[in-house]
Amino acid sequence: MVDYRTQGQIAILEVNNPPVNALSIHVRKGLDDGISRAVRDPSVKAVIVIGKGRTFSSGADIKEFNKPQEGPRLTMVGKKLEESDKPVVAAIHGTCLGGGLEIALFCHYRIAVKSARVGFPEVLLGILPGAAGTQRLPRVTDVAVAMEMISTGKHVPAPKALEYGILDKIVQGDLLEEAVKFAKSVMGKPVQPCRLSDQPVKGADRLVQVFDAAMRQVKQRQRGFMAPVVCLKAVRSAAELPYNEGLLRENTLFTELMSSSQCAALRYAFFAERAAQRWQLPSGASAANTKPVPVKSTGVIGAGTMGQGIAICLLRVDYPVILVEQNQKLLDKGVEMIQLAFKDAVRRKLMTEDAMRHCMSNISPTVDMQQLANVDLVIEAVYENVALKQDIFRKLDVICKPSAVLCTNTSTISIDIIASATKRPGSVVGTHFFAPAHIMRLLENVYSKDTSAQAVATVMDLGKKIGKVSVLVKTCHGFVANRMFHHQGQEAALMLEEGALPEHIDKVMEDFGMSIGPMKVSDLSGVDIGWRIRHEVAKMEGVELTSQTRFFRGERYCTLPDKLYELGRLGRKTGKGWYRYEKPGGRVAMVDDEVTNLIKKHSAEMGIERRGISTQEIQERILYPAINEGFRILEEGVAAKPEDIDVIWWYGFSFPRYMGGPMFHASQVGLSKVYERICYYHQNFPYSSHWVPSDLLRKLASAPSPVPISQWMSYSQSKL
Ligand SMILES: CC/C=C/CC(=O)SCCNC(=O)CCNC(=O)[C@H](O)C(C)(C)COP(=O)(O)OP(=O)(O)OC[C@H]1O[C@@H](n2cnc3c(N)ncnc32)[C@H](O)[C@@H]1OP(=O)(O)O
Repeated sequence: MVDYRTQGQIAILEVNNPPVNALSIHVRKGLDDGISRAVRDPSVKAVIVIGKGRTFSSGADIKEFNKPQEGPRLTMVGKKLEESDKPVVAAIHGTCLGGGLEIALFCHYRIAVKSARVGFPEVLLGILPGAAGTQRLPRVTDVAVAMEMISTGKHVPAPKALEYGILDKIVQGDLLEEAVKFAKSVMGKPVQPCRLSDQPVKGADRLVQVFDAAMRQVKQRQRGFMAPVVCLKAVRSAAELPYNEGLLRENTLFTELMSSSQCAALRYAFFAERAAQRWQLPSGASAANTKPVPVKSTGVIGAGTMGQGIAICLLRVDYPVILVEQNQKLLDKGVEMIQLAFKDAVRRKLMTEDAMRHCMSNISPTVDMQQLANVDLVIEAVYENVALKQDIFRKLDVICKPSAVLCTNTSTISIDIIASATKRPGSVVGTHFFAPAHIMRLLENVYSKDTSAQAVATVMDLGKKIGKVSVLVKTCHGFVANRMFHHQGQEAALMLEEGALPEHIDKVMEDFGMSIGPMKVSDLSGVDIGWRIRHEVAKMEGVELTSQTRFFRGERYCTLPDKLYELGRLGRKTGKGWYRYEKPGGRVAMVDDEVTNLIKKHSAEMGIERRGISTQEIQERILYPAINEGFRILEEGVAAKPEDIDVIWWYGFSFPRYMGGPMFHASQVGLSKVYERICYYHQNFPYSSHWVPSDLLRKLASAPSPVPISQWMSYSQSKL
């Protein structure tokens, strides 16, 4: 775990714990033994700490977090490194994060290669750097920088870290050779001035202003997260208390955070996100045994809002894009909008003018689908209409080369239906982007009964390359995201006719932690989208939905969203939806009397006596149908594991990560309680099938003791 060797008068402690040199018990022990040995050995005059493999160290071993601490504590190991009279040099490459950076800060010197990054990402796990990081960073760099780094968790590139004073030198060439040279140059020099515990905090005279400004920023940007606030308090204590007292304060705050439910949720999120990348198909094909099709050229069909966003994603990472539209006017408009989005990125310093020009030079706009003959991958992004999509895929089948992967950006239509229009259903796969496609990180990749493993591997790989978080799901109507979200919309509309108003529902859900409530989400995505989907489904079933419709598919149906649509209130884009906005495309949602009156009139027409709806009821009626549907999705194997559902909710619907996602949240509330409430609503609302409790939920709720989330799937086939 830590290899000890000497090179002349230098002892080298090489951390060797693949893949990322986490500071597991054996590593801490190895470092502890190594530094003691080096100090004892009179022939050793300097020490180097270095990482083997791809990185210096990714920090403490997160898998050890919920186990009792064994072996030497990181702070004790660090103290030994600092107290050594022989200079200790940290030689950094890859990432030097969390406990890894704490170890480096205990060393007397830090050198790094230019590509290295340092940072304290603990805050993203709901904790703070608990091995003196909050006390030592503001002693090596300015307290404002320390507050920013520790409260955001951002990685800092080596050149910036040098500027901040965190690094002493950036080296070129072989890191170990350079570290040996550096160690020789400091051999024999007194280490006292390099012991950070003896240094004053930098910028302590500006502490109050810096702290207040940082706290304002944290409250604005990380609303609801506990850890950033506590991180700031810990750094503040570095400036207010002597070093050893500061350490005690840090420890108290660390213990508080470590035992919080937010920390448990964020730790779960860390592993869930990585687990989602390890996809597997029922056939056994998986990320580990399937190679993607090499993609060098791409096509996008549809230059509307979604097509534009998808094209931007591809262009940004250097894929040439053939952009196809049905007529020149729409095509020109689409290209113009893409250019505008890039210009905006340049204005916001997210890209250079040169990069923008390069991206734009990679688009080939055309109204001729034949141009797609040689692309490796094509993404269809036209509006949600089965016949239209099938027609496009029929054409693609004829035009595209046999190896091409044919993707559809449908948000609801089963991939089986779209693929059936082709003679190569194995090449057809869903790539469900979320609007705005160039901003939202989620990519819900969808396989059909015929999709080949290679097509799946290709879109999962594409997702990674364009910077998305990809989750693989099996096809069904609405997939995971919209299938779960759909019930929220239904239930919200029903609560509106029973007595709630859009602003009440949104406030309750925003107070719960959602970044925006469901009514604002509807305005953002477009009231017409839901309308189109509902009416398309009805049409497929030979039903016409009208203002008189009370039941559809045997379910209670609320016509309020349809009435809103008929008034042309399509959401933000028209400046009016469930709210009024300052202008079409505006962002400031204002309560609109026209909507209030529409809702009240609707209730009266329905003969419903409006009533006050409690916060608890709103929260449960928004969340629990989605959770119930989540369990059905697991039962049916549409999602392979609960973690995948939660990942979809963080990135697709901004579900607060510190609550872990709807499935994790359900596990925290207690499945028996969730089940009981769903049964209660089922009794009260028998005409809404989303309240029929899922069988898997019933089985888990009746288990003699709470079943850990990692074992839920083992109940899906059980006969209990
Ligand atoms: C006193 C206690 C103090 C604690 C302070 C801390 O140090 S807390 C930990 C702080 N560190 C982090 O939060 C870093 C987390 N890791 C990362 O950000 C990234 O993994 C990385 C280091 C930037 C590398 O990213 P990359 O994309 O290259 O790889 P993966 O993320 O896929 O990781 C590879 C596998 O390694 C596992 N892993 C990563 N970090 C840790 C860790 N600190 N502890 C345990 N395991 C870790 C990760 O789960 C991957 O494993 P899989 O089995 O493949 O999922």
